[in-house]
Amino acid sequence: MDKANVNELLEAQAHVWNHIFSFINSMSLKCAVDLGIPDIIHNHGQPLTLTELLAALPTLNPTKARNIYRLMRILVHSGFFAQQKLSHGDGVQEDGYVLTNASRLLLMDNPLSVTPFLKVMLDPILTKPWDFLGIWFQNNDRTPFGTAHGKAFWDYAGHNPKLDNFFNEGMASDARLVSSVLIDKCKGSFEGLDWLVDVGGGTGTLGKAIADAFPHLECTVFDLPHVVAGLQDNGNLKYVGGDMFECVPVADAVLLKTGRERREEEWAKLFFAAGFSNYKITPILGLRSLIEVFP
Ligand SMILES: C[S@@+](CC[C@H](N)C(=O)[O-])C[C@H]1O[C@@H](n2cnc3c(N)ncnc32)[C@H](O)[C@@H]1O
Repeated sequence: MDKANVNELLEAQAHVWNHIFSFINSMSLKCAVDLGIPDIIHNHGQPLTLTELLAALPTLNPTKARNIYRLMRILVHSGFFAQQKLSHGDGVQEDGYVLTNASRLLLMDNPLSVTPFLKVMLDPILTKPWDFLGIWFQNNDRTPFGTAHGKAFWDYAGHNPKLDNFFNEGMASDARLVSSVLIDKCKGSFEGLDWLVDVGGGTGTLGKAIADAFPHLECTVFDLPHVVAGLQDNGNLKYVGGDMFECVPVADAVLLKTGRERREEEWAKLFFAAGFSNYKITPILGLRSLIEVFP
């Protein structure tokens, strides 16, 4: 084999290996969150050396201590931590870990923390279906989740209050971050509307933020009955329970946060069933859409 071919072969092998082991990135991140490392670095207030980090992990088995260095090396490489030189009085310099913008989003007391979202998305209940993807492509199940767990996710969550709360809190943490940007950057999209329904709006984090920011707007949060059970209407914010595949409440516009993965024909069917004959989809902020519906 000539030199060029050898290089190509090794590059191809490295590419395959990067993909085989890419789960290490997400699992290392989950591990750092489980061990509370972002908060430990934050609370230290200055670059934290490896020795200080080990001392701040009281439940760490001492025989595993040197693996913390390896964990941190992965997370520095993937941009969750950085290293800064720390000068001691005697002129000796040492490396210390500091947070990056990404790991600041994982802090417990950050109001925009994405940690609840990370924890639910990387929970084995939600990662197991990926193991079944190949089987799912060959069977009649609607989702890989159904193949892995024997029932649809919403059914599973509806019978498992712990998972339900865990999931709703994960989505709410994402909604807190999104609403902080949405209200500011997409004001124009809500002007001229009198009635908005957030379909699959969860426990109403985004709906409440919109209702507060636009007091003239009637905002309905529509979700499965067990999700909205016990949530109190307040002023221009109202909760309605139901199945969106049967009917959605009438409004001027439908907000879909995290709903654009559904095919447009499916939404059309849904809206026609609810009595609307036309609609216009406006993508807002990445995955999110505002759908104006017309009678
Ligand atoms: C991915 S979560 C999105 C939650 C929220 N919109 C957000 O993005 O933060 C999907 C939501 O749809 C709701 N949902 C699922 N099936 C539904 C159905 N048939 N009718 C109404 N809501 C449903 C779930 O309970 C869940 O709250």
